[in-house]
Amino acid sequence: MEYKIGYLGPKGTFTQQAAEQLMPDNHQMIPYPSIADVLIAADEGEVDAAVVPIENSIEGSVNLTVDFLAHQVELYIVKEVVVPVSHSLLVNKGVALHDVEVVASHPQAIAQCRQFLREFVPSAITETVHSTAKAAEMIHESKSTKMAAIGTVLAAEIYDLNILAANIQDRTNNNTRFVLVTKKRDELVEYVSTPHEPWKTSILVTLGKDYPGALYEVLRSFAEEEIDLTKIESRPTKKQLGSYHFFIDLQGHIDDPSVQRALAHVKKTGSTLQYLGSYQLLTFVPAKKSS
Ligand SMILES: O=C(O)C(=O)C[C@]1(C(=O)O)C=C[C@@H](O)C=C1
Repeated sequence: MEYKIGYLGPKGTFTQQAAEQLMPDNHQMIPYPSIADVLIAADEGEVDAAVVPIENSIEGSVNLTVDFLAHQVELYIVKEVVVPVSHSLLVNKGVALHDVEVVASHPQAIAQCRQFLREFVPSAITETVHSTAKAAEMIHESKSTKMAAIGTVLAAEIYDLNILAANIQDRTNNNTRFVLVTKKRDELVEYVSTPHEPWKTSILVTLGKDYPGALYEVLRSFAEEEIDLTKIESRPTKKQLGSYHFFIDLQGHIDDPSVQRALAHVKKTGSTLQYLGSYQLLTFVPAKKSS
């Protein structure tokens, strides 16, 4: 089967690397200019599935992705991969560090390199664009001698840029989680899942009404079934100030009896549930260095 897979492009993003590992066979890989565009394309059936970043170890959730999954689209996570993210400072040939007046990149990438920027290009201003590779492409096309991009080594090759500094993120151990999301949940889960890997489930819980211990009651539902939560995060419902939903990742599959019992208990507390998918983690294999 050949699927159409959308990803946050252009060519040379970390998302492209994630997409190639999540869907390794000969699928049609289609770059989209922004996270919103690729998620809408998957929601409207223009592509079979989309690959987007969802969480970073330095900067936390990619809010745009999380909020889109909650409010804007009806898509399910069917697989995840954690990609080690190493950023480089990219410039056109002949440009030196002291020439750099503007540093462009994805906001998450800029945020992951704050210390480097403060130390080495303190007077440069930052410009945010939709992806790291977009910044690289922009610098290449403008032939700018004053701009640098934060991006991948792959983008340096694609857009013919020099690497002024490598590994510039604030922590060496920098990882981003990417997810494969689709409307064709059952078909794609079957396509990407493997027999013995453990499952995770993502849900969105909205408390029925606010009372002392409301969240505690929800959490107790999982504790009593001995279900391990791997993430819990609150995001505004966007309806009014002080109103939140909780994004919960838990270990187990939605069909596991203990998960079913816990979710039934959550509903009894008056909370509403939105199912975001049960999926497995794909182990990322770093690319071999080309000689
Ligand atoms: O711009 C890219 O290369 C992306 O894939 C996006 C993205 C992100 O949104 O987090 C991915 C990994 C890094 O954390 C920085 C940027």
